[in-house]
Amino acid sequence: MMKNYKIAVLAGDGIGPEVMVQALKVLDVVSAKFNFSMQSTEALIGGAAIDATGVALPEATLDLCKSSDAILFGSVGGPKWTSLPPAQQPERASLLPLRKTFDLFCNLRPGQIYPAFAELSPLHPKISSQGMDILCVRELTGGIYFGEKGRTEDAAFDTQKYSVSEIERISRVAFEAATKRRNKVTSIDKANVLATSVLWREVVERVAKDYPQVQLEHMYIDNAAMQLIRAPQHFDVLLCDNLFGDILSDEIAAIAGSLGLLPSASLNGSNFGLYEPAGGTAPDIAGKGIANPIAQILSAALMLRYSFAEEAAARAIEQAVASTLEQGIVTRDINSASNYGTADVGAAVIAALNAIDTKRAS
Ligand SMILES: NC(=O)C1=CN([C@@H]2O[C@H](COP(=O)(O)OP(=O)(O)OC[C@H]3O[C@@H](n4cnc5c(N)ncnc54)[C@H](O)[C@@H]3O)[C@@H](O)[C@H]2O)C=CC1
Ligand SMILES: CC(C)CC(=O)C(=O)O
Ligand SMILES: [Mg+2]
Repeated sequence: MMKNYKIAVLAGDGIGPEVMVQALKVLDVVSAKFNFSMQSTEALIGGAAIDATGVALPEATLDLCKSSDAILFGSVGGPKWTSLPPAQQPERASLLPLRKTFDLFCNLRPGQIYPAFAELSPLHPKISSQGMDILCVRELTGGIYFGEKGRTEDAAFDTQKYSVSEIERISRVAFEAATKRRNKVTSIDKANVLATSVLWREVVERVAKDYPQVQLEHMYIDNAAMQLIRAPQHFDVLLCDNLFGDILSDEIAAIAGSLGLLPSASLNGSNFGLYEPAGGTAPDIAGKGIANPIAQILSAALMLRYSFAEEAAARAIEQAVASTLEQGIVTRDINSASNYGTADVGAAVIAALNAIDTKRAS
């Protein structure tokens, strides 16, 4: 019997709906090609949900997510909602609760330099010879984003707290991933000043003992931000807390060429997951039809890989994306002289997908 996967589609705000359209078209094509079906249901989230219902994460949306096999997420937030009280703003009131509700503690952000356009990396020509292939493993449900916050008239605070079990489980993901890659983990912290980082280091060291084949190094966040630009090829798996992973993953995306290229998978150890571009709603380009849909399309590929074990279909999408980039069909974030828009890139990915020989791809 043909497999059928139920996905909750939460496009959100800004460029979210624009890039989501392209990802859904790609999923349509790939599912027909690889003989599975997708039942995708759209629901309101973020600012769009606030406008329509008054809340950023309506019950109906949460119910849909709970009855789905995976969530394909766009992005949320934007200038229209920044005057709301902070706790009601789209990012804090929809995305963070979703991550917490489903215990999506593990965020994977794979950053690669596509050989065909290494010259578009700001690090070219150095990067073209050395390349970059980094898996950022970011803790996603703890740390300063979820700690107690407070505000008085003339002061404010956020707290960062990490438990041993929170650090341990994300560390295991990083070490396991390293064993399937180049056997190296760089753990990012600020253990010279932060108590949480001291604990982070201790726990990571302990977990490392179970993976003797993996080389572990610790690096302070400030140095890591610098080393990433200086020598991205130095890194294999980057193990980060929530805040540091958020920051460094944007940097990895920029080194690869654009934030519009970087997908992510948010996982909880089961087959369920939430898949979203690493970037946000890009209000500066929203509504213009020029957003890069690749991060959303590659997030859909990660969904096929991690939630549905449709590895051949995931790889076919990745191959189609690489071929599109090789043909120079890119949006303006990658090549400022480009006349290609969101829909052109989506169509090129689909054309490349259609050209793939399914028998050889699977
Ligand atoms: N997961 C989510 O829903 C996220 C939401 N946000 C929200 O998005 C809004 C804007 O935040 P910013 O700090 O401006 O970050 P952003 O990631 O939306 O944009 C940063 C820069 O990258 C560019 N960019 C991002 N994605 C792109 C794409 N697919 N194609 C072409 N260019 C792209 C933008 O045009 C902008 O110049 C805020 O409300 C923020 O809170 C930010 C990050 C993640
Ligand atoms: C709401 C933010 C934490 C989203 C973000 O910037 C991210 O996950 O990269
Ligand atoms: Mg971010």
